[in-house]
Amino acid sequence: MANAYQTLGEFIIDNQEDFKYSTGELSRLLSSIRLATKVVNQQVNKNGLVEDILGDVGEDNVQGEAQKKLDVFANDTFIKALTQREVVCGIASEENEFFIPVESKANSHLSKYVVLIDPLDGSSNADVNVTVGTIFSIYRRVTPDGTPVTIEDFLQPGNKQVAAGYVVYGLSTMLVYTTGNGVNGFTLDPSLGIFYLSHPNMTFPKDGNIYSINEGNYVHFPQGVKDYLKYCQKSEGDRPYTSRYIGSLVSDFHRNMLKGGIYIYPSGTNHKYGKLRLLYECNPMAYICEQAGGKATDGYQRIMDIDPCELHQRVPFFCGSENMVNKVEEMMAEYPDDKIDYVDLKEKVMNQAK
Ligand SMILES: O=P(O)(O)OC[C@H]1O[C@](O)(COP(=O)(O)O)[C@@H](O)[C@@H]1O
Ligand SMILES: [Mg+2]
Ligand SMILES: [Mg+2]
Repeated sequence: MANAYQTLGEFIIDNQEDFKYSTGELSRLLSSIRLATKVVNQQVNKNGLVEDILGDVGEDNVQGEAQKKLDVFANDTFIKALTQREVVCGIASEENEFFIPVESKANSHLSKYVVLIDPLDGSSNADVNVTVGTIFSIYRRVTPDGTPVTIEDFLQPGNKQVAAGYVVYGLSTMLVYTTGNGVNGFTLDPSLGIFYLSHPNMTFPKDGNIYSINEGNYVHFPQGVKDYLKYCQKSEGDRPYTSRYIGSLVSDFHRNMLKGGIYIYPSGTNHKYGKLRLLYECNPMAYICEQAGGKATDGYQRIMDIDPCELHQRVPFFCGSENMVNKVEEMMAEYPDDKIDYVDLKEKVMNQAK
């Protein structure tokens, strides 16, 4: 049930029954994410004014990427909000090499959920006042309740997610999420610090005329993607399409969901498996995309059916308006050798771990 000007807090409570495991734990978890989002939003908005929040930390994260001070701030803020409230039994983050088990201080009943998070998405835009975001994915643990979490609780396929969402810190700050009953968007009223339902039942147009890809990597792209770009740029029918690329997955995705479009970060000679991370970027965005009537694949198969084998695993990402994703898949199918064999990859990873 959605009505305008409903607050996010009210919406979470009013829709708790939609969720078959509803004991209030997921609601408390979503409320903790809401709180952390407001803290990060306040910092992002003061970017440039606040001492010591711009620039690099001077270290690389586990991805080998320069860590931004805002990456660290956002990471600490979400981890603190989630662990202090004991609303999760474990957290995995882009900024942490290993998952973080959460112990219950009061030996009280610990939550049955784990969260995987990209605390600041679009970090390369953090210092230049361009929209950045946060992405989160929530699973019910698979190991017995009350026992310490293990890697198995995190390495679950996307089709097992119980909820997923993202935040865009842009002209306005929005939180968009799903629990498997459609997608709803909430806009923050900064004067009151309250999120209001501004975009009920968001849907992806079946078609669009926007493509989002870093064409600077063209030489590295698989042939199927090169063919698709030629198709997009050809003057025929409703083409050429328009190229739009902000460099923050959340904002390119958000625009494409509102207007119709496709986002592509393919594999390539520079990124063997693509750049984006399966567990805390592609799976949550794929869940939202599908819940809004769009499609998300690796160019060949459904993202949410991929069996993960590593916490920071990367996959090629094709996501957006269904007919546009079908079109590029048609072209990728001409080059079956570019398809990634995840079973083989998992075996390789398992053997290396031995
Ligand atoms: O600069 P590139 O190679 O085009 O990559 C941009 C992509 O990488 C990302 O910044 C990766 O996310 P992080 O900033 O969280 O590492 C995406 O948001 C974005 O779409
Ligand atoms: Mg990211
Ligand atoms: Mg990030």
